[in-house]
Amino acid sequence: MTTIKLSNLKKTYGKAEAVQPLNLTINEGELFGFLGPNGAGKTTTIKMMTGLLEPTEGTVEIAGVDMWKKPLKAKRNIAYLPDQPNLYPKLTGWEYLKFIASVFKVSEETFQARAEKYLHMFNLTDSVDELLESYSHGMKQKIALVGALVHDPKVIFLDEPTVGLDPGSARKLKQLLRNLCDQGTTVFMSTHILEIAETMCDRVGIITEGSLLAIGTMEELRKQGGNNNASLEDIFLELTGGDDAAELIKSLEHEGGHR
Ligand SMILES: Nc1ncnc2c1ncn2[C@@H]1O[C@H](COP(=O)(O)OP(=O)(O)OP(=O)(O)O)[C@@H](O)[C@H]1O
Repeated sequence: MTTIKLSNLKKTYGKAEAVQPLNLTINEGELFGFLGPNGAGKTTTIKMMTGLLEPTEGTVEIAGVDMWKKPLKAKRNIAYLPDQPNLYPKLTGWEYLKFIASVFKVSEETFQARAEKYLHMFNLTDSVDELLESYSHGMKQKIALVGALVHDPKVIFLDEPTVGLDPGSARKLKQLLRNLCDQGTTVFMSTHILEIAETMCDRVGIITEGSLLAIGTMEELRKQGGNNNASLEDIFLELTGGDDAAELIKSLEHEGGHR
C-alpha cells in the first residue's frame, strides 16, 4: 500500500530550482533513504512533504490525504524530526513530551509506557526533569526523537538523523527504525552518508541539484549499473560516469568521518 505519494512536486526560489518536479511513491513499512550532498534539495523536499513549506507546484499525499489541502488530517499521521530540533527551552523534557502527547491526544497510560520505554532506550531517564535549554545538541535530538515516537506515527520523516548522535545512540536509532518499519511504520530519511543509505534502507533515491538521479533497492541499482557486486559508491560512478560523479562521491560523507 502506498503511504507517501509525491506528484510533480517542485520548489523554486526566484529562478533557482531547489527541487525539480519529483514523482515518488513510498510503500507502507518501507525504510527509504534520500541520499545527496549539501544543497541537493533534501531538506526542501522534506519540508514540503511535512507541510512546512508550500510547494511551487505539485502535490504530497500521506496515506491518501493531501498535505496541502487537508493539513490537519495529514499531519495526524506523521512525525518530523528536523536536523536542528527547535524545542521550547523553558520546558523540561517530560513537559515537552506531555505537550506532544496532548496535541496528538495520546491516552495517559499509553503515553507513560511509550515515553518511559524510549527515554530509557536513549539514556534520557535521568535528565527528563531538567529544562531543555540545559540539554546538549545530541540530547535535544534524542528528546525530539522520543517526542516523534510517543504518538506512534504512521510515517516518520527524519532529516540527517544520525548527525550529532554518539555512536551508541546512532546504532540504537538505526535498529529502532528497522524494527518500526518491520512493524509497518514508513520511514523517509535524508542522509548524506553513503553507508547509512547502503546498509539500512530498503530503497535509496539519489538526489543532486534538485533532481532524482536514480532510485531503487541496492539490487536494482546494481543492475542499472551493470555490476552485481557494486557498492553504492561504484553505482554512483557507473550510473553517471564522468568527473561530476567523482566530485559528488567526494562530497558525500562516509560513516565514521569525512573523506
Ligand atoms: N529559503 C531559501 N531561499 C533561497 N534558496 C533556498 C532557500 N532554502 C533553500 N534554498 C536553496 O535550495 C537548494 C536546496 O537546499 P536544501 O536545504 O533543500 O538542501 P539539502 O540537500 O537539504 O542540503 P544539506 O545537506 O546541506 O541540508 C540549495 O541550493 C539552497 O541554497
